[in-house]
Amino acid sequence: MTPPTVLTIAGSDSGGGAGIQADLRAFFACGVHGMTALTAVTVQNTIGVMGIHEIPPDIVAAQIEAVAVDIGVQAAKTGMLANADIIQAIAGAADRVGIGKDGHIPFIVDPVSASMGGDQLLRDDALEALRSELFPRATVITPNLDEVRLLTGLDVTDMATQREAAEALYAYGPEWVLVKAGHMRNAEDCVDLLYNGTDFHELPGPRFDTPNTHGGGDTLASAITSSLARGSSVPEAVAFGKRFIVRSVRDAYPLGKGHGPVSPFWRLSADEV
Ligand SMILES: Nc1ncnc2c1ncn2[C@@H]1O[C@H](COP(=O)(O)OP(=O)(O)O)[C@@H](O)[C@H]1O
Ligand SMILES: Cc1ncc(COP(=O)(O)OP(=O)(O)O)c(N)n1
Repeated sequence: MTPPTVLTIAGSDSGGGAGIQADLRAFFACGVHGMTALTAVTVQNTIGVMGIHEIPPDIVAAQIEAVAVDIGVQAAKTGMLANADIIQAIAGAADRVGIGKDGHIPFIVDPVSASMGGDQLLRDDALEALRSELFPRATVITPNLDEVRLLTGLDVTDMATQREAAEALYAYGPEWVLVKAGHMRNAEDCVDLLYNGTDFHELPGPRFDTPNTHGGGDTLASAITSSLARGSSVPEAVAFGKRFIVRSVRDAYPLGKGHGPVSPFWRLSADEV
């Protein structure tokens, strides 16, 4: 039987830990068929990002439309988007094929801005394009705390400021906001926060003491996307994504001389997908 079909619009990580490589790995582990619209090729390993080649915006849009018209997309996500022109092209293509909260296809926007080592993956002028072009189209946005600071100027240090950040980001128009807590390094646990303008859902999880969390945000967003493609509600899909990432961080492995990747290769039982 044909599995659900999902699309990632993201960059390539030559080290295989994050980006499109992490997305495809998570999609496979979640039992869905993964498709890709490549936005950038990064020269990257576990230590850092040494170069970026940005894909022409019309080619990014054409990849999205090519798979949508032939194969069909049941949910889509974004990762590294590189620049404002690419974001503009994605917004246009999304509208043409029905991706986004006003179309029929769930759309997860992960506002990736930098690698773990702090290398920039999004040009400064693209932040405004993210806020104005993609957030209003998003079913869920999934910022980490550095991205929250860049997008809102807010410093999240506890649950009260995490709630404040969720409210500030909700004002940009997504249906749901998931504020991830991985970067709250002094906190004992990793409690992510989901918000839809009325209800706050706390998603508690353990904090593992490991440097190997490369690709964690990509893997979480991909698991959420996979679950939405199966028809789950957003709270159900995010709860699934949280269970998925906890086990993937638990099983993360060392690689190279820097940060190793999270590993989604533990076995899902049939009632977990
Ligand atoms: N050390 C850790 N132990 C357990 N879960 C973690 C850890 N670090 C991050 N996570 C979880 O991984 C997901 C990605 O988190 P985060 O690091 O905040 O985002 P990003 O990978 O985009 O920088 C979140 O669900 C977060 O709670
Ligand atoms: C090409 C590319 N895309 C995304 C990232 C960052 O991914 P993320 O999952 O947010 O991972 P970490 O911040 O945990 O590395 C990347 N490095 N490269």
